Amino acid sequence: MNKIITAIRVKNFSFYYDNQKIIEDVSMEIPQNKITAIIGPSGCGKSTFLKSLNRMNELEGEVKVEGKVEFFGQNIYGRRVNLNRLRRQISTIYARPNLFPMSIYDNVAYGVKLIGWHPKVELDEIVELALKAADIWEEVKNKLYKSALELSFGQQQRLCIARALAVKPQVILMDELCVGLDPIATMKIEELIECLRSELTIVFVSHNIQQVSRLSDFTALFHYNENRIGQLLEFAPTKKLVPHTFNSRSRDYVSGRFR
Ligand SMILES: Nc1ncnc2c1ncn2[C@@H]1O[C@H](COP(=O)(O)OP(=O)(O)OP(=O)(O)O)[C@@H](O)[C@H]1O
Repeated sequence: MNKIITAIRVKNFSFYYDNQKIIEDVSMEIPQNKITAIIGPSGCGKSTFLKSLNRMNELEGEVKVEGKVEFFGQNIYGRRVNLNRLRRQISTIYARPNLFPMSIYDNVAYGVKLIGWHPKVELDEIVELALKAADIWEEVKNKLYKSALELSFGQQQRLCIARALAVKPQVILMDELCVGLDPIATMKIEELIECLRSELTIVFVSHNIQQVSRLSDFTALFHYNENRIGQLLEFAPTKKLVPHTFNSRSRDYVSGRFR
């Protein structure tokens, strides 16, 4: 069996928005090149936790943290951290596609151009490889210079994945990826995640326990306490995510919500 390497180590991590504690004392080790799901009831801090893994929530207001989040040993909340670099290494894909109002090609090339200049032929190759990796090349190869906003919702979501892949992240964070997608578009995204699993560390938030069972290797179950502060209840291999292996609070959540 391959040795499991920790990509992100979270140690006694608490998170505050405007001095209000949202998440308390979370510790977990997110394994490299595995898929980790984050589940839990609405409002328990899943999205906040996900965003704190690449400091995206600092774009949303005054934040404070306690404890540590280490990415391959480096504290991402350290003073010297280059945020642009961090967010390239740990990239976010949101529930709703957030493409730029520009062509399909330019959307994928955008982040690559920010890193540095590439000859056109090299850029073309990077864009093509990213679109192929995101399994959307065949659908868009003849309209690369058309607006990305003309694509279907599911195609836009795969284009967002291509845009993220183009800058070669090590980790992809996904927040409720398949919300609003029909079953076929959902299946395509899930197949895509399956294909990416050997090369990338993926962390995703989901309310869909079947999807979590199908896709993830590990599951982090959050809940909120009586003060409505989010806490980690369990972190376990997903195959243990059946009601009888959870403690009673997890069991209530899993069976009550999803049966
Ligand atoms: N930018 C923000 N500023 C202040 N409070 C916020 C902000 N974003 C989220 N919160 C609060 O943090 C708490 C957790 O929200 P979060 O969105 O992380 O929960 P969640 O578990 O992802 O919920 P859901 O499953 O409904 O998406 C909520 O009480 C929410 O109001």
